[in-house]
Amino acid sequence: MPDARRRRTKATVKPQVENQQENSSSAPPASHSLLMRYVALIMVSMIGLVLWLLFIQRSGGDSGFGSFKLGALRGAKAPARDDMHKSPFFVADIPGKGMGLLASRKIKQGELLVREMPLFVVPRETTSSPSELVGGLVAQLSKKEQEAFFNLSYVNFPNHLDPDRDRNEVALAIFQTNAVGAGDNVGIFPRMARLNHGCSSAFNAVYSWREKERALYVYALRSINQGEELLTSYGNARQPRRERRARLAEHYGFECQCRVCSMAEEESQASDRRLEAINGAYERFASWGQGHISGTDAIAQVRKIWRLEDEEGYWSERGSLAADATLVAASHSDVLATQQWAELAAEWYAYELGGDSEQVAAMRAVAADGTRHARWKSRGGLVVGGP
Ligand SMILES: C[S@@+](CC[C@H](N)C(=O)[O-])C[C@H]1O[C@@H](n2cnc3c(N)ncnc32)[C@H](O)[C@@H]1O
Repeated sequence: MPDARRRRTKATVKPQVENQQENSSSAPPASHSLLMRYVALIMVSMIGLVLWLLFIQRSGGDSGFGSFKLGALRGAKAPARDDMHKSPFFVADIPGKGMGLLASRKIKQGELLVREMPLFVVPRETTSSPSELVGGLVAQLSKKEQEAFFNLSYVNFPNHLDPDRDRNEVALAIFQTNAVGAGDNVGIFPRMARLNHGCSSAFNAVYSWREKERALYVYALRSINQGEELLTSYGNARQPRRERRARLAEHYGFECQCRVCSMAEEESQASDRRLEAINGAYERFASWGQGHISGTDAIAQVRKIWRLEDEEGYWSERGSLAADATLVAASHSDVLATQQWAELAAEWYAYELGGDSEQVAAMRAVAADGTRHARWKSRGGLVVGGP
């Protein structure tokens, strides 16, 4: 069986500290001249400084280790100092989850975390044998790419098969555990595939596919502290606890213990009630499309969703929610509301999809001139109200 969850070497600073003590104890004898003592003192200070810099480098630039979660650091390879400026995260062994990504420094809300091309993509629906299809595509990859692919974790491998012999089945299991949507296809992105899952308010990173670039982007949905794990959502993050846990266990083979799933019963029930109320408000909002509710009621639903999400700490999909409110306001030719909702949509799209995304550009154009919305005046005039 291949080592799907390759362990990293342990990062330890102990030998550095011991060396430092050894060196600092080699003081010059008292009989030396003042000049010799002075020179020796400078040398000892320099050695101490070099050792201290090495210590800082090993500890990921944080001389105190204070802001790293020690549990998460166990077995993790902290990044070299220069990497801190390049990558906002590093791969680490996360107890109970296999590998995962930890923030190597403070990350700002809306910061780009990953831009990645797929190793390969597969159509969402296919008539050929899935294992042969995936196995065939993997066989076309370079050696290095195959190594990256077979290094990914997998679950739900059929017991009666032998992973050393049934390589196509291993490839399929890896694919099913790690693939994400890429437009009309589903693709493998080995870097983002290390993102573990968090529910509702627990996830802090979102991914999106840009068809024109054929690339996947991952952005920080909220600010993330150094040492915190980067988490994304696998599927519908607004399901109540019991349902989402059952889905995650079945498809991804783990019992979710994220911050939201680990809440005490009472707190968890309050979260479930909020999530159900959010889903209910979304449903009612959508019924505006069939003319079942008025524009003002539709906007009231958006405000309700926003407030409940604030209470829940759930911030995802706010760009598209505000964009939908923009559409309602524009349809009823409420120009002020159209522009205000469009501004809000641009702000939240920028966090989730990037400031240079098509969605942000479209919303900025509407924020500048509400009458440019494609649905302008498509329904009766009405003051629906802004955010
Ligand atoms: C896409 S992979 C994520 C990276 C994976 N941890 C690794 O080692 O490469 C999905 C798998 O990660 C693990 N995983 C993801 N989120 C988890 C969580 N919240 N708790 C426990 N395991 C989790 C599960 O084994 C799941 O099948």
